[in-house]
Amino acid sequence: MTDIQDKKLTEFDDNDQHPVGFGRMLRKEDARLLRGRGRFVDDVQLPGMLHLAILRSPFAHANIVSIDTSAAEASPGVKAVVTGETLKGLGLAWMPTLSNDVQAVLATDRVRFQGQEVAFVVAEDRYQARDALELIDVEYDVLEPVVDVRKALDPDAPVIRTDLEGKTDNHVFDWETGDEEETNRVFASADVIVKEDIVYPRVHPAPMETCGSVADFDPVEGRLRLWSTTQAPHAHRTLYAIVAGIPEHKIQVIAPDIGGGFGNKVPIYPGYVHSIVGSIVTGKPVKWMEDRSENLISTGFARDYIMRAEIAATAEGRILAIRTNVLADHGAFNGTAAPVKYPAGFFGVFTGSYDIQAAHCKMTAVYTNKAPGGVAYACSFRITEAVYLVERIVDALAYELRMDPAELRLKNFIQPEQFPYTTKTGWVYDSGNYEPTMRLAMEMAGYEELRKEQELKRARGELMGIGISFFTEAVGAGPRKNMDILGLGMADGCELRVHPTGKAVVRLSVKTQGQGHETTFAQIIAEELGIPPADIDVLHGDTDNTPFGLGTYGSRSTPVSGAAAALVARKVRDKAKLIASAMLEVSVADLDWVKGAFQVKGDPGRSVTIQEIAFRAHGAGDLPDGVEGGLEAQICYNPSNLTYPHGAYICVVDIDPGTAEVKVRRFIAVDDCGTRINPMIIEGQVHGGLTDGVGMALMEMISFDEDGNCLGASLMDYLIPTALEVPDWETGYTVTPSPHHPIGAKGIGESATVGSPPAIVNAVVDALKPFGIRHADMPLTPSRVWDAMRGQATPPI
Ligand code: PCD
Ligand SMILES: [Cu+]
Repeated sequence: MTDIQDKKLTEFDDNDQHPVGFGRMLRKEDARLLRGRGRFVDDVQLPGMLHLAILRSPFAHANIVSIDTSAAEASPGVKAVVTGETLKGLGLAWMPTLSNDVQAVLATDRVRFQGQEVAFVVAEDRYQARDALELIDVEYDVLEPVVDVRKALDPDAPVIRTDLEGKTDNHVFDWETGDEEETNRVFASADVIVKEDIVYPRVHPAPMETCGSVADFDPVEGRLRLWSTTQAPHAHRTLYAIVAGIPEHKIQVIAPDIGGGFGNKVPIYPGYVHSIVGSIVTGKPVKWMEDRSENLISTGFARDYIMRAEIAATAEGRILAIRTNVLADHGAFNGTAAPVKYPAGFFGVFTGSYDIQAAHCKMTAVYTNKAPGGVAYACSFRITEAVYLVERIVDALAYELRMDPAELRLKNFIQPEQFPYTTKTGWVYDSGNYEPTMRLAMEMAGYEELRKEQELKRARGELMGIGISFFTEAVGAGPRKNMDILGLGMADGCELRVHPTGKAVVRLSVKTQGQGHETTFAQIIAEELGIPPADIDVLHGDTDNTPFGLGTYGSRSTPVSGAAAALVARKVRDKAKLIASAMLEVSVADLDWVKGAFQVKGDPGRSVTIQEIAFRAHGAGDLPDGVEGGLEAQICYNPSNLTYPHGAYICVVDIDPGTAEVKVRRFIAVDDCGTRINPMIIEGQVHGGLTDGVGMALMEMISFDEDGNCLGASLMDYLIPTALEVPDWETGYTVTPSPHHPIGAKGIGESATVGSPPAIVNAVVDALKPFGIRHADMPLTPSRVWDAMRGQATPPI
């Protein structure tokens, strides 16, 4: 750690609630949110507003024979009933997805997953709209569905995407990375090879607020205002302009307060488009708000990877190579968002935190009769799957070698002097110092003691497990030269204005969903300009008032927009310096910046504050040559690389031998996200992600019956963790700044969701060691653990 970092660390540790810059500080947005003054999409009320409800397919796969809407149209309060045929006439039946596929806005010919949108009703209130849905008479001709992903490519499997010309199978894409020949060569010479089939089940982000929108189309001005639950307002606006043919400057997308996104609010859902069409057709504002079931069966699923992992090593535990084969279930439409050149997202980082000689991955993605899948649920585009794969297979290797899993990892880490480190699949890790992070986690856990305790307990027949995971993420997409979504470069704009009295407003292209941008971005500006965070307003989420940028997901806000904010503040500071030199009548070379003021070198008594400079910049009188007046700047930031946060997690579980129930007793999480802006917010992010991890590892799974019925359609069936299932989290940190980020910060928002499932599963498998078990698939529900204990195969999903 550098001196600067040490200095910052002491700042972080004090409990000052009002740091002028980085440090612990209560969230500015909570003054509003905790008093019930948040304004979410469902709070939007417009004069004459109508309500929209969607009729969804009860079948996973069926031809639509006919739709009779006459009774619904005659139902009280109904203003419009729209079907796929109506949309077809308008050229709006299909829309592009964020991964170069198309998706039905309303089904025309056929339904392809249970819950797919078939028709919508617009009525005076929500009840009338819902009642009218029951009166729509749809005749279906039910087809055999493709539910089992392993059978999707069978020659006799029904073809799902008959809408795509010339499509004769259910293949979405093949993708490959690494060097196959070299990897095979290394495998052939290895002492030990361990192979494991690993499933990352389909899960749902399940944010507290479901998706919805309010569309208000003004036919006179040709202007559309759309309030919607979107994590990427600017990108959505561009897509609406392309789909609906409304000029982009006449579309205003407003993402108001959002009750959690977790990747669920990145895709464009048919419902958003329905509300737009509904408003155009009726000439009135139209609100659409999903219920919980609709959210759970039709929006943004994640994971669903069936992975074969193989690892090669020497007898002494030196890891040589990793290879993997993946079958990816993308559902009926490839609706995930992924940078164009990365159809499998950033799965290429499956080599983890280890210095190895070769790696290779082959992946096949297929369509099935399920809702579109693959959203980056708290995961920078498939990082979660990659980390789970490597951390599970490394543990399986430790099992075979009878080595301690901590020791095995320590032996194979990429060393600090190897950074920037290019992996065997071509990723350039910007910085890292893994061993201290691992050692700190072990120290906090009391690792040696825990192992002793485990030995004693094992001798008594008790089931205690200790699980480790060590991860490296790739977040902050991304470099414009090789990353884009639908042709849009992944850069972010930022604008900063300092008003005459020294108060400021910063405008961001990213959009917070609860992670606290209104606070942390004010802190970044405060750190750079010395204006207190309370004096800085953070504007975001309204395309009319913010610069263009690709939005919030993949923990990219701090790496990309955070950098933009720091640099725009520095631009303002440079301008302020010119004005200060005129005010103090010295040359710029004679000025020193002390946070919040310029002072004359060697004469600290003579100085001007940023507030005084702001007033002067707007005031009467001459300005120095080349200074326009005002104090503002704007920037578009192109990241030169991603940032690579890392972390070491240790989980301790106890399993009840009588019921197979898993209890997470302790969880130690040491994260390294480089420079820390607000440690309190970081801890909150980590607590949230760890809770996610408990959910995925122990209880969450969206499964389907053989007819393709979704079995997780309510929170009674799809279990998510509560405070009762989680321990008191024990968090720690190390600081390895990103060398290319102006403040050295890396992302943190998804780290814990990514890193915790393998730690928990590794702990459960470790507890089951006496049964000779090397692997068991998530979610490790009591019945699965019970089966594992009795040597029965995990039931297939
Ligand atoms: N170094 C550092 C980093 C960071 N930070 C902080 O923390 C946070 C976070 O960040 P980031 O990492 O950058 O991230 P963002 O971008 O902002 O965000 C995003 C994320 O975020 C997380 N978290 C959260 N939280 C909440 N509350 N809510 C939500 O929803 C959420 N989501 C999740 C997700 S899933 Mo995706 O979408 O799937 O892709 S992605 C994601 C913010 O506030 C910031 O500023 C600090 O302080 N420092
Ligand atoms: Cu992902």
